[in-house]
Formats: sequence, structure tokens, C-alpha cells
Amino acid sequence: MMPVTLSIDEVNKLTSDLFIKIFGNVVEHYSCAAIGILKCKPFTCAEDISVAIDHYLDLLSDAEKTKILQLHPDLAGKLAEKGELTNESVAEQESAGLDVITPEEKHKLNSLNEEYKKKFRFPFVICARENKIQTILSSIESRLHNKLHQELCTGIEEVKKISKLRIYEIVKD
Ligand SMILES: NC(=O)N[C@H]1NC(=O)NC1=O
Repeated sequence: MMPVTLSIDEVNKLTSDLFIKIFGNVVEHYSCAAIGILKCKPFTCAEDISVAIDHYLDLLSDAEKTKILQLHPDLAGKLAEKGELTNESVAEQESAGLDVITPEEKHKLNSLNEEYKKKFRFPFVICARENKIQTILSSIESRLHNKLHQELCTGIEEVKKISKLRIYEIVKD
């Protein structure tokens, strides 16, 4: 989907098909979330859409939350190398400076990502726009000590932050 910006009035007038096209990736590769919040229209503001997404995510089963985390690309991972990230993810990873990290930082991030996936069976997810390489590395190191359920919750809280910023890129009140 090409980047678009809309007022909240324009959002509320979208057909369901267009709403799903435009908001279908506010949760990465998971258009079910956009479909799930259609019933919450009309929205009063961007924050209102974000709250609807948060509520939608909170009501999902652990299996579904796990699936959502599994749909996220690794930070500075293979998809980034191959140029196969979504436009949103490219912008987020660049905002964290992950396109300009040193080979040593990249090696460290890649090996911590592998260790994390081996332990939890889903990738490490963090809101890249709120971080830089050093805070990302220290977060993985500390989150690696967490229990599975705690990490599932933390990962979904990060998905909410990512989603909120994606919504704010689309809706300009
Ligand atoms: N793995 C991971 O955190 N990926 C995500 N984070 C973010 O801000 N954008 C992403 O694609």
C-alpha cells in the first residue's frame, strides 16, 4: 500500500475494502486486526483507532498473539538484507539507524536474535522508532532472561507501540 494521509472524517467515510487496504499493515502482515476494528467506526481521532487495535490485540488467545509476533521480521535480519521488508518496517528500522550499524553490532544483533528465537520460538519484537542499536541490544539481552508468557506480553505491548505510530502516520487530525 502506498503511503496515504487522511483526516479522521475521511477515515470514517472509507469503504470497508479501502479501510482494510489502508490499515491492513498497522499490525505487521496481520490485516485481521484492521478487519476486527471495522465495527468500532466511527472513530473520533487517531488515538481512538489505536485504542481499538490495543483492545483487539488484548482479546486474542496466546496462540494468536504468538502468530502475530511470528509475522514480524527480524531487526537487521535476512529480509532487510534482501530488501524484502514492508515499507513501514524499512522506515522504522532506518529510524533506529539499523541500516548504518557496524559489522560488529550487526553480528551481535543477529546472534542475539537467533538465541531469542531458539528460546521463545518467535522473533524479538521492539518498537524500532523508539530505540537505537544500543537500547535494542540491551533490551534483547535483558528480555532473554524472561519467561515465555512474560515475553509474549512484552512483545505484544511493543506491537501496540508500532501500530500506534503507524496509525499516526496515516491519520493526521
Ligand atoms: N522484530 C521487530 O521488532 N520488528 C519490528 N519492529 C519495528 O519497529 N518494526 C518492525 O518490523
